[in-house]
Amino acid sequence: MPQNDASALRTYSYLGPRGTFTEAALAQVSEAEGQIWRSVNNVGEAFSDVASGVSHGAVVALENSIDGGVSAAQDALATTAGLRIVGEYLVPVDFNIVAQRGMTLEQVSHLNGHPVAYAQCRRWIEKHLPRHTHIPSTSNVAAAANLLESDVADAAIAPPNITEHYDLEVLAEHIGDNINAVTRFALVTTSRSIPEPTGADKTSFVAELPVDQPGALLDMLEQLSTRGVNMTMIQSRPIGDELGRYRFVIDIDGHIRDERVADALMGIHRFSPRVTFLGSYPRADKAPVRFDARYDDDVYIEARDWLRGLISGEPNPEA
Ligand SMILES: O=C(O)C(=O)Cc1ccccc1
Repeated sequence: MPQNDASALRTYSYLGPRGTFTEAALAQVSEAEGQIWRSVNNVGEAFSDVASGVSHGAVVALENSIDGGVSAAQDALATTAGLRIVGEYLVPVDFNIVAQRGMTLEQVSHLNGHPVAYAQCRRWIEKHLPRHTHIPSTSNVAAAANLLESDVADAAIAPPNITEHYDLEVLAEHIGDNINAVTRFALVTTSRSIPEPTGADKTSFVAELPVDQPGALLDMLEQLSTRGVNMTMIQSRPIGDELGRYRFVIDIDGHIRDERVADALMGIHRFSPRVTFLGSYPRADKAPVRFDARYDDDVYIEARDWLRGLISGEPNPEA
């Protein structure tokens, strides 16, 4: 089919409009190159595009190095059936304060900003705009674009390149709490085919505890530690049915096809009343997963053969 036939193209949803960090993450998705990029207003819209088949995939921010998990995305992942993470991408983030020409910092009382950006610039904002009112916006670019369309806010938190696309002035630069801040994005699809193991993979899942009693979370995490599986993120999110009930969004090093990871997931499944597998996918930083040799695939396979031998009546080789 010809390249310009839109029906032959795949659609990828991302938090827009053009110029967001999410778009920069989508630009790293090799299979999305030359395909249709659909700008949406929130994570719910992105996931419903994927769940309904409007889009083949969606790119969403999952975690940032200052404020931790992006709760809206993690809640939606935990509660929207059939979603799988198939890729991870990192984008360095840097924020400026921008305003219409002529505005000064002293005149700013209402500040537009995406809640996740706002949370990452808290120190600067508390120091320089102590009496501001925060007006939440749907994205970092929408925060700036809205300044030209309405007078609800006087200034916005925006990505540095915003002035290349909008006629706005920079009032302050590099206002993030950490100059090395990075946001982690995920490519989410409904595909059941799990990316091949690379040796530098992550696995994500959501699990609930069976009982509310001392040590219940510890018991669950022991399923990982006894298999030498390293956890890279854990986020507790309210289940929402009653006060005090939480689910845990967990990322671990390794791939579901690694024996130690598979065994740990089975342990969690035996323990938890509800486990949602969110996917195994290559790490964005391509850093090979390191683990103790005791948890190597070969050691598990050898142990299984040993057990099978004993059950089928073979002599104990170690006797
Ligand atoms: O993608 C964007 O630009 C967003 O508005 C979401 C966001 C907010 C803060 C850090 C990274 C992504």
